[in-house]
Amino acid sequence: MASRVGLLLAPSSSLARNPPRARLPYPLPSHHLGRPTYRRFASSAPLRSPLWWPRQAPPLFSARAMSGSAGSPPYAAELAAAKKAVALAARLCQTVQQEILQSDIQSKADKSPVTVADYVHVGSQVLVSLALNMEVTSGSFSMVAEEDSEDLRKDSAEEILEHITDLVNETLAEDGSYNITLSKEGILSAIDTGKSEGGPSGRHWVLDPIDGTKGFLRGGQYAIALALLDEGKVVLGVLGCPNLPLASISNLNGSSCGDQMGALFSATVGCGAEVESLEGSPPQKISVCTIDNPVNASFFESYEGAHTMHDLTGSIAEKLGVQAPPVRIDSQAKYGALARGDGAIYLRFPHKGYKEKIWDHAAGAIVVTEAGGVVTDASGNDLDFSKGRFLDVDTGIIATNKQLMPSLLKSVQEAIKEKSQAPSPL
Ligand SMILES: Nc1ncnc2c1ncn2[C@@H]1O[C@H](COP(=O)(O)O)[C@@H](O)[C@H]1OP(=O)(O)O
Ligand SMILES: [Mg+2]
Repeated sequence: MASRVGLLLAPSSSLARNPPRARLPYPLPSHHLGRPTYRRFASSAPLRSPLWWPRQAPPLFSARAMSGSAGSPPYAAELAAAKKAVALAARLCQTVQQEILQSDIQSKADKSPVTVADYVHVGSQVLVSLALNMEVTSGSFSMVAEEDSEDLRKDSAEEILEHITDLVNETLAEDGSYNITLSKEGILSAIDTGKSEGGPSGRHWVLDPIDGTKGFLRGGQYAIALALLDEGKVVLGVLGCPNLPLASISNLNGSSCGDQMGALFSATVGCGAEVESLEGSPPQKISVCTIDNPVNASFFESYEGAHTMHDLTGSIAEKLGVQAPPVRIDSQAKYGALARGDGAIYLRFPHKGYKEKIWDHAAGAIVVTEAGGVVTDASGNDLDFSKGRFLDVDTGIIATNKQLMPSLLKSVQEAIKEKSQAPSPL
């Protein structure tokens, strides 16, 4: 967050220039001194560190299941909670993206759309944290997430914090699942539930509140990516992709034969992967494609050349014999699309010095592996999510089906070697 918040606080913020939203009719809580910060209309919620969360049955997108109850699959309650949380956050993201696209933010001389992205990052993280705490009521709560509240706590951020608070409360009111209004202090506390460092023991939620910020601002693909780590292993993942068609991307250039927009991918370890609509249509099992000849394969990669080395991925594809041009889309939506067989390969090779974060791959990786695919680094090692907030990967990340992986790895090694031996430009 720190890197973006300087811009967030810039007076040139387009949203800051807009008149503030009308306040919600809810009574906001009086100031709480380090104590519960959520106002609830129902009663008798227990104190749950570090926040006080009301409990009540949510009416939308929630198939509550008790974790570990007889006959229910593992992590059923957590999966239901994660879907609910991601769908709620997606609602907020969609609202803000529409506002961005309808405004002239992108054409402003100061080019400050990043400012707007902060509203949505924070809002999304708050809603996920809130929903998880509402739905999963057992055990302690730990979350590894991108945002923290440090800059929002500054006096100069007062107006922005107010806007985020309104945005979150409006989303909660529209969704109707929880009779709750968050105060500004509640927003700040909820953001800071994402400060965990993760690691090899215990359970930790792993969240990217908006993955693919550039795509989000462009009106392209983005994802709300949420996973659960248990003793260092990813045991479930949910990817909300509001701009990805629910049906397969048929012609591999981003358009689809179906017309329903929005896909929610999910997977639990040992139980396979599924896709459904963001509103909660019946889940459909998905699997990676069965292509075994690279000539028939296509590959996904980042839209942004700053996020992956397009020259290297082009060379890998050529060595492998892939004929189709790259399919460039933003965010972990690539993992979702790969998992349901829209394409055969995903290549990600960030430029030198970039350190991958666990929230950028945890949910996507389990969706692909549970759909029958393989996700490794450039040397064929499994991704290790147990080492804290960062992934320790060799050179890049690749994903495909089991049939193509051996030849893909060979091409990757050859292309990397060739690139390292090439004379560097003067
Ligand atoms: N210089 C960079 N190299 C590689 N990835 C980056 C870089 N800067 C940001 N990212 C991250 O890449 C991811 C998006 O990848 P893609 O372009 O494939 O969609 C996002 O998680 C984004 O971070 P963030 O989530 O903070 O925007
Ligand atoms: Mg990200």
